[in-house]
Amino acid sequence: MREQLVLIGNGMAGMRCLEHLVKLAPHKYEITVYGKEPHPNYNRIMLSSVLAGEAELKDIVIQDRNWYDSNEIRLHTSTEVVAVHPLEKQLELQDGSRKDFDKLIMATGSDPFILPLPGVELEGVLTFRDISDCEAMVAAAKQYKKATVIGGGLLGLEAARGLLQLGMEVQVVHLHHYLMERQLDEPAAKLLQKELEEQGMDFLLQKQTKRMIGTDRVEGLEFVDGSRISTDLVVMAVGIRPNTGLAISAGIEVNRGIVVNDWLQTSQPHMYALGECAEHRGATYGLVAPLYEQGEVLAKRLAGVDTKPYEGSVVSTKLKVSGIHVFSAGRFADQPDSKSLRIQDDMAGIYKKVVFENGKVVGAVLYGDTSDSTRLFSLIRKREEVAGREREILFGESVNSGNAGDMQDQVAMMELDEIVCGCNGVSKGRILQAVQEEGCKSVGDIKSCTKASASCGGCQPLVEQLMAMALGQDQMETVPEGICGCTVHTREEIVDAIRAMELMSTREVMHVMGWKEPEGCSKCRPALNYYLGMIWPGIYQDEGESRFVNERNHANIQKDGTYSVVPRIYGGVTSPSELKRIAEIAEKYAVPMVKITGGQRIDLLGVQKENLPAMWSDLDMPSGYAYGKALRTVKTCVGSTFCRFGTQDAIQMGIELEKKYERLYTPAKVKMAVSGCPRNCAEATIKDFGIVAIDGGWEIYVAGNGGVKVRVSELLTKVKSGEEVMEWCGAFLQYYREQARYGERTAHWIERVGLDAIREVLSDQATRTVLVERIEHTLSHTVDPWKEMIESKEKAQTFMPQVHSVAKTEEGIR
Ligand SMILES: Cc1cc2nc3c(=O)[nH]c(=O)nc-3n(C[C@H](O)[C@H](O)[C@H](O)COP(=O)(O)OP(=O)(O)OC[C@H]3O[C@@H](n4cnc5c(N)ncnc54)[C@H](O)[C@@H]3O)c2cc1C
Ligand SMILES: NC(=O)c1ccc[n+]([C@@H]2O[C@H](COP(=O)([O-])OP(=O)(O)OC[C@H]3O[C@@H](n4cnc5c(N)ncnc54)[C@H](O)[C@@H]3O)[C@@H](O)[C@H]2O)c1
Ligand code: SF4
Ligand code: FES
Repeated sequence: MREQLVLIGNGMAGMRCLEHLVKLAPHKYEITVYGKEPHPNYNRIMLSSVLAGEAELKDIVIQDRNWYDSNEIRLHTSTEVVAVHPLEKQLELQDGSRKDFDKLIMATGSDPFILPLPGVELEGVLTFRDISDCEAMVAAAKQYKKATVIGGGLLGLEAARGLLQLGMEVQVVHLHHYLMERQLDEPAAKLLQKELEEQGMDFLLQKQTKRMIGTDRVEGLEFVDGSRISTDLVVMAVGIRPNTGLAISAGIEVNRGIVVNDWLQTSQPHMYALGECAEHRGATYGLVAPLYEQGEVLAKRLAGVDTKPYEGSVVSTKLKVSGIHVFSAGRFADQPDSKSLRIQDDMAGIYKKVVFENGKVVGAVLYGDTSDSTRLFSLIRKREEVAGREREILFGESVNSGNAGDMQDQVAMMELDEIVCGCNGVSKGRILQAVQEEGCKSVGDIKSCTKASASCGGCQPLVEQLMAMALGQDQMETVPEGICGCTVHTREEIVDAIRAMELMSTREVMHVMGWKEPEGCSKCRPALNYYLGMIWPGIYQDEGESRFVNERNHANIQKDGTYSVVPRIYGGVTSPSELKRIAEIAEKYAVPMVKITGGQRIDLLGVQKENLPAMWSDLDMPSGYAYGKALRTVKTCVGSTFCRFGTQDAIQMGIELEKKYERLYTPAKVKMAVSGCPRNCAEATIKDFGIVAIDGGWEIYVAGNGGVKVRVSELLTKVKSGEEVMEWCGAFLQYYREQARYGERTAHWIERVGLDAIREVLSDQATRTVLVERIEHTLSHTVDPWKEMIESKEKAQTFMPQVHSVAKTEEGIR
């Protein structure tokens, strides 16, 4: 007779353990599973995708009912275990019946914490933990408009993102003065908040809720400071509590969670606990990676296979919100014994912090660029000695080199049992096995075979590198991916369809091409708006609501909600009268800071939104587009006009370029510079388009940028005259506009397609001529946006505070 093994809790931790166990010892136990939910085990972390409309229950089921049957596991869904009797080795169900067991695993997970406030019982107050919560939110979004999420942690922000995608207006109420304080430090959290605001979320920070307002259904919230907001829906995401009720009533040792030893044994040796309900060496976890590790150890233990004990987990987190790259791991907060190194690039929205203690990396926070996350996480886990290499660790060996080679080294150095995909607990060894033994040749194959990269997608670059390592790059099948979760179509397919079918609006593209989300998202809508504008200059009606807030308001929003105003100063050359006017305007509007920018212009910082049109009118200068995916600055040195080394007139050339291409929208921002001799004082070789004067002509460099990953530009060609510079510049810019993906800087575009290919196209005179014709046509339809705003009363009105809520209901992207 086989031993009776019973699992309470049909969730991710318990089932991970059983999945291993039936492989290791297929017939050792007679296994029964009890689960309160009506479904077989599904991937709870994918609920965020279900809420966002990117997946359905069937897509996220991990083991379907056939799997249970074929492994001879009896599954009882919608069945709650209400008591456990350790001495009798029995458990009790709701109907009073009792079931025997020899060994018991408790994997009951957590319950969402519900703030004990008056009104929480009202209709419309929800949590976000299971499929039924998703269904309730989706149903509410069809009927109601305003949602409030209490809690600005991982769960709250993912819930807020999903609700936005469902078309609701979303406010996040957070207790702390910055978001995700359990995972991030303040600078990273502020960058995150800015990005989420651009996506359309509103935040109320340092707000403590006092009660829910409403009679039957929730209608609003009142805060401890006496203020109130109205709402139609409240989602509470203020943390979780391990589900320990059964264990407590069974007399098993419980602290915060059910106390277990290194073999996941409770104080009753024939009873085990794992997952969120368990407490090991004083720690409880709320992420899947630790419970996968626990599941593996317990499965081996139960199978009688030799195993290392479970000694605790170092955890890392990523937020699953499209367009946001944030990573946090280990002890990221500064401590008396720790030292940290940081880089912050507000322009690029990048922040990196690495914390060191006793010569080891103990924690990290990355925002904006998380390409170093695997390397840093591996250093934290391995507690490798890095003394003396701290700066190298922060900057990464990849600086200046593009990071493909660096990542190859990373994957080569990883241990076989190291986890590549945290969401699905897939190790390097498992992926290599899928490639070498199961014939996987594309990331799609790996997804269906192992589930790696099938959830948040954050591990996909690593998976690709592993495959390239195992197969060789040329053997890898690259299956193109859609531009965002709303569509399976690539940029190329979309651009071709717009041209072939003469599609004229974002909605038309989404409708004709079968978007999963009829409204699109903050990733695809600005991209479609750009492609349509690029293809149909002068015909396409630009959709302001598909632009990010900065481009809609033609000014950069700052962290305090004010804006910055940067007028065009061609080639960095101004005049006393212009300077006087700027100074007077700065005084008139009490501008708190006037700053000279790195791009040789003047930034008026701290301007109230309602003052923008009047200031633009008073300035009477064109917009400097400091906020847009467009030509920003053309930096110049003094050149031959004043400098004794100058061989050409750099100032004149810079002004000519800036006057020509101002107002040109491009896939990403474009910066230019002109230096009057090879001493290159204008730093032209770290610009998207840089020109350096040489004897008898100019060298044209492309695809450079500053920022965290500085990239030195590459020589495109040498020309003799200023006319040729203008021609090459027009042809290069137009080719970039037509070929690059939205959001792709010239540096990334060139790394993707190769400079030689671009040079080959542009070297053809006839091609250059038609590209220049097309850019001239586009330029003939551009207007100065500030002028446009001032001249239209209706547009100027949108800057006034009283119409703020109207602007929001346009469902624009902020
Ligand atoms: C929306 C969302 C997104 C998330 N995203 C991430 C992420 O990106 N990365 C990450 O690492 N983690 C994420 N998490 C956390 C992760 O899902 C959990 O850590 C994990 O699911 C915990 O697994 P578990 O098996 O311990 O608990 P659960 O998955 O909660 O399973 C416990 C099961 O036990 C059942 N149960 C409880 N009591 C009883 C009883 N008495 N009788 C019968 N059945 C019972 C419950 O109904 C439940 O089905 C996310 C969580 C949520 C809610
Ligand atoms: N991407 C991911 O890894 C992911 C996604 C979703 C959920 N999860 C996991 O699910 C679990 C639950 O997530 P969570 O975000 O609820 O937990 P959490 O504890 O990480 O965050 C809760 C947040 O709510 C805030 N808060 C607490 N009381 C509040 C109040 N009265 N008013 C306003 N804010 C208040 C806290 O300051 C905290 O930042 C966690 O274990 C989390 O790790 C992970
Ligand atoms: S780049 Fe040459 S010309 Fe320009 S300022 Fe420097 S030294 Fe003078
Ligand atoms: S880490 Fe999220 S899918 Fe792999």
